[in-house]
Amino acid sequence: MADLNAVEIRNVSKIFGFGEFAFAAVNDTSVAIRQNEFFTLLGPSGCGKTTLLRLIAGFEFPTSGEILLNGENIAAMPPFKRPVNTVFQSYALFPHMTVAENIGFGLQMLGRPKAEIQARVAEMLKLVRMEELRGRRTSQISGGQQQRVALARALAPQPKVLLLDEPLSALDYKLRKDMQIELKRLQAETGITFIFVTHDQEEALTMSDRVAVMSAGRILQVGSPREIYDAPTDRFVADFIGETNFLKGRVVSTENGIAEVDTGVAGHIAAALPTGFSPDGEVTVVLRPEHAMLCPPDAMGECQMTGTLENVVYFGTDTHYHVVLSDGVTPFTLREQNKPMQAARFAQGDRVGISVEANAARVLRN
Ligand SMILES: Nc1ncnc2c1ncn2[C@@H]1O[C@H](COP(=O)(O)OP(=O)(O)OP(=O)(O)O)[C@@H](O)[C@H]1O
Repeated sequence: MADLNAVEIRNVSKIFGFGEFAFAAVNDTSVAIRQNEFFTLLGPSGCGKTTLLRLIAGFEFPTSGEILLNGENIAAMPPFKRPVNTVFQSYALFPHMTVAENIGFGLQMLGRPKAEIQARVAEMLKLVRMEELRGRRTSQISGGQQQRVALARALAPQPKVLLLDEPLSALDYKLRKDMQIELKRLQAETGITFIFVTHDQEEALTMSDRVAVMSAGRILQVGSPREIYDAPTDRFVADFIGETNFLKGRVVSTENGIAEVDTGVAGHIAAALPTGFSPDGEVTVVLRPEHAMLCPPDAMGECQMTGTLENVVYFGTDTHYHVVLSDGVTPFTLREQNKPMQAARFAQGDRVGISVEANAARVLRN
């Protein structure tokens, strides 16, 4: 059993509407989510994240394709029979019930013995650190506390998979950061597979074991946060996550998965190719702003590219330099970490040279 994926989505589509109004909210998507994984579906509003979650939960049925849970096809299994539970954005708690009653509600519906419910509720109260508020009505606790109760209620029946649909979006920034750590802890302590939906890239990168980036009903890339950030394969993924520079160019040669790309204005750049991709014409190269540096003024001749500094933005931890390269049109952004009491080295209007870290540039598939 241990080797089976927790959830397997096989060529699943979900079409809403008919005829000319037919719309694929999920479009021929496949992905395997491992046991005990913190897996995140990340994408902009309307890309199909919630629909995919609802398909796993059984609130929607796929138009085509299969969904397997622990290797078992669950097409015919109604939502309440699936070993899956959902935490909604709205929490959906019962305001007239106490914290403890809310947590025990699911177990009661399943007809579990009273002693078992009591023991389990006590365990859950401890897990989410809400023991002191067990007798309070949920209408009389804070947003963050309600979030904890919603989590405890969903975890109480010991689901194999917990689905979380933007569960932190109603919380303010500080509480959200605290709950992110709390969720990671809960996942590690329970060993339950978490499938977490968010449109917040920072949240996805900091919390997940793996992230699936979705756009227009499709999963474009699945990987660890580092893979998704450092090695995006698609323009959408590169653009959606973090800041990126795009440079158009032509492949001159390819060797061992590295292409030499002539970008014209930024010279020849060695850029890694996505696995199994060997282009020979026009390509786009991506380079993260923190993987480029401003050259010392006396070393300008040795730089990868040159340009004019258009704008300098101080962010406290780092400074962003917005440059227009020497063709007068191509924008390029660099980010440098600030040092204590460092004086500004460059000013708007300066001619600057830019060097690039080795192994940082990548060719995109599209
Ligand atoms: N029941 C439905 N009938 C028709 N269209 C739907 C239905 N449910 C969702 N859609 C459409 O499917 C697309 C995907 O919706 P979904 O809620 O899955 O997106 P999402 O990525 O979760 O977005 P958000 O972050 O805004 O919740 C949207 O264009 C939405 O309007």
